[in-house]
Amino acid sequence: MIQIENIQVGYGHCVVAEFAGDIAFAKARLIALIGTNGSGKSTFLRAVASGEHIINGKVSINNQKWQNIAPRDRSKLISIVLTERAFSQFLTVRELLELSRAPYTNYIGKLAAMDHEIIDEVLEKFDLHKLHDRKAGTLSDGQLQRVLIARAIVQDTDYILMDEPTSHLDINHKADLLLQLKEYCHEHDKTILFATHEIQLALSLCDEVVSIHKGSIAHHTTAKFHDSKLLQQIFPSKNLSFKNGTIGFDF
Ligand SMILES: Nc1ncnc2c1ncn2[C@@H]1O[C@H](COP(=O)(O)OP(=O)(O)OP(=O)(O)O)[C@@H](O)[C@H]1O
Repeated sequence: MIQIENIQVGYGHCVVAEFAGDIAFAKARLIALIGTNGSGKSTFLRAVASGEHIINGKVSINNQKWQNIAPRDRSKLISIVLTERAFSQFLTVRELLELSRAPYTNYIGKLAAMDHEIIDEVLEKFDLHKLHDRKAGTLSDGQLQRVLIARAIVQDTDYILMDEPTSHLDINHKADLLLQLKEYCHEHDKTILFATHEIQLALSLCDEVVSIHKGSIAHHTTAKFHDSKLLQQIFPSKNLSFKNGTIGFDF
């Protein structure tokens, strides 16, 4: 379980988002993180994943305070998928996935047969096997996004945080991927918290929702969004209409 207590996240002394009280993310949940541009979703994800940008408060993972977990153990517990291309563009897709097995390799970093099996299985599952020997720098944004998600799955952490994992995907891949992630969470007892602007898809698929609105972080059941007022509050616009958790364009 991830437990967050009285958290304030932000930059310097400037608080971007906060929650007074406890938030707990249990195992086997797909959780959407929603909010308008600049509301603090990426800041919150980084705070939970790496302790960056925490001004006040405490994050614990499986009952251990984040700071007390050794880096190697932490990399078996929690991972984050960001949008930036912060790795060598000359690495192949397979090499990128191999690197994410590092927490499980021996002192010379040699992969075991099981590591290769896991990589092959994930390449197949995420329909990436045809791209396995392509250099990262030659991939389209959407292909790379799917590779980075596959990389986090290969790392096999209890918790995965993702910053807009479907932003570059076409509508088929968006729906397929989110459904795959939900199945992955439920079948393997993992929890994924992901920031998204795909509100409709998120509300159709996710088990829970975290919202950030006017600096306040809130944790909801998905069912709570059948009350249209909540969506209207978070995304106020005269051009949108909300009904039973669905969003229409009212031009
Ligand atoms: N390095 C930084 N230093 C100071 N302020 C920052 C920094 N990075 C982000 N911010 C500010 O923090 C606030 C929250 O930004 P954040 O990127 O977390 O929002 P977001 O909800 O992820 O936005 P989006 O949906 O547009 O991706 C914004 O006002 C942003 O300008």
